[in-house]
Amino acid sequence: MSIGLTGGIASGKSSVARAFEVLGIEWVDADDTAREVVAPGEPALADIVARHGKEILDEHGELNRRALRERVFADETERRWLEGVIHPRVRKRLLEHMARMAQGPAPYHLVVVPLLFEAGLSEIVDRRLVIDVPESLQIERTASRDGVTEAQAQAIVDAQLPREERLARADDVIDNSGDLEALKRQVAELDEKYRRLAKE
Ligand SMILES: CC(C)(COP(=O)(O)OP(=O)(O)OC[C@H]1O[C@@H](n2cnc3c(N)ncnc32)[C@H](O)[C@@H]1O)[C@@H](O)C(=O)NCCC(=O)NCCS
Ligand SMILES: Nc1ncnc2c1ncn2[C@@H]1O[C@H](COP(=O)(O)OP(=O)(O)OP(=O)(O)O)[C@@H](O)[C@H]1O
Repeated sequence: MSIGLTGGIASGKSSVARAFEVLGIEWVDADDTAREVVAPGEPALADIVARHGKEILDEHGELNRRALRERVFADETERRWLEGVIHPRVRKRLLEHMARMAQGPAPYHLVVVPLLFEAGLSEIVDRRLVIDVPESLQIERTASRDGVTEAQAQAIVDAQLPREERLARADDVIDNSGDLEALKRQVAELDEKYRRLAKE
């Protein structure tokens, strides 16, 4: 059984995934997969250079992620173009990772996908688990962790599905407005539920 774990930026997806991992559950993260598909030598990176010029690379020939981030979150056309290049490749690799994890000993696995609904990936998983926090907390955690301005954090949040729409599509929800202990308790309850469901 595969669980799609999603939530807005800095909602706590990685923290939740790590809490499941302690319970023996494997996971892959679409942000990592999205990094792999733009590694030097990959066709997606060549597409990006063809559109944005060589100045989008750093001195090692790697993608300057900060520069691209500033462009795409200030220009919706560029963001959509980039998504068109990256999402199909991420989808293909995630399906490969999922097939591998399905062979493992655990009864279910997680696929962490920030844009599970936005990128049309929600049908590749069996259940959708949404990590929910108020928008103000997302902005606060993004700005303090990633060293971006509040305005940039807000632009990223605005490029994602609104909180209510994400919640409406959830099969399960974790409320991460409390502390890490509260998060772990909710993870333990869901782990029991998923183990039970996987047997049915
Ligand atoms: C714009 C890029 C280069 C910025 O890189 P950076 O290292 O600063 O951020 P990172 O990749 O770690 O993403 C951080 C978070 O930003 C948010 N985010 C990223 N891309 C998008 C997008 N297209 N729309 C909305 N939110 C996004 C997500 O919450 C993600 O978890 C990068 O995010 C990217 O290539 N985005 C397009 C691919 C994509 O949609 N990735 C999301 C997972 S499939
Ligand atoms: N319950 C919590 N209490 C306090 N801080 C938290 C809590 N959950 C997460 N954080 C912190 O908030 C930040 C975002 O958490 P995390 O990295 O898990 O989110 P994410 O959804 O994976 O982020 P991204 O969208 O960038 O992938 C981190 O600095 C993390 O340590």
